[in-house]
Amino acid sequence: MDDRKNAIEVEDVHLSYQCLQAFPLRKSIFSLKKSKVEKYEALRGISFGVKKGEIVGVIGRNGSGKSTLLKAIAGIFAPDQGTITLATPSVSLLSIGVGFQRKLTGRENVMLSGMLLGFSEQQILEKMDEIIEFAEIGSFIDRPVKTYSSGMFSKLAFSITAVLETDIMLIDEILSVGDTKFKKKSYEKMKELIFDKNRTVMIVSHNPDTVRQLCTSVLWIHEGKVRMQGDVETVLEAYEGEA
Ligand SMILES: Nc1ncnc2c1ncn2[C@@H]1O[C@H](COP(=O)(O)OP(=O)(O)OP(=O)(O)O)[C@@H](O)[C@H]1O
Repeated sequence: MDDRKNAIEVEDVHLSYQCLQAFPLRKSIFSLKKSKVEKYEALRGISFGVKKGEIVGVIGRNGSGKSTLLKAIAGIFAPDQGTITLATPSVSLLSIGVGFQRKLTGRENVMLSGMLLGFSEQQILEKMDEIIEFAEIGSFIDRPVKTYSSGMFSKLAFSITAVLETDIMLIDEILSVGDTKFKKKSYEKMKELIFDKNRTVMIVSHNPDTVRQLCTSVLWIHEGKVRMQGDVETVLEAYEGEA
């Protein structure tokens, strides 16, 4: 990664979801018209930069656009307008429910997720045992993930991201997953990954204590726009003052 450039550069990003308009059932049955599609603009012109090595806390009310922003940076959603430039293609998003194929086994999903993160088959195979061991899901690794409990699901998702380390990590609110023992282990591993100076991190969190403990700066998203970006205390105080 080039140290002079921002690791993440977001410029005037707009992103809309297509939603089916609510239509009364009786009208839908008798109307020959197709359901109307409405657009909802979740990101409304977002611009900011993140330096390499920064740990940015992303805060904002429910529905303000935080998860959508992380998905756009991870390349899961393409912006309708604007640009997102990353200094490295090595980026991962840690978020519940993203990326698993329910019919495939845990092992197959590790391979698939690893490839989507840009790793080669060989690199993933080398790390496979470590991922399985960290996930603590035993023989379930060779069963379809649709048979997993939600705890097992998130333990495997966490382990893939934790073991296959990327230069940019985007974390959507899950700093600790699974049972108490795994929570502790995953939180420690997460801290180790986050505090690596060569890694750039964005963490969505509703917990001000988490933001204070882990982050070097804060980005406040409000109604799909940047409301404020700056040092942790200044932005948190302004945000808490408005709540
Ligand atoms: N798949 C979708 N289809 C339609 N609208 C969506 C979809 N996902 C999110 N939205 C809408 O986009 C807006 C932003 O959602 P997003 O999940 O990014 O917010 P958030 O800040 O992460 O919220 P929270 O803090 O509750 O997780 C919300 O109004 C939400 O209803």
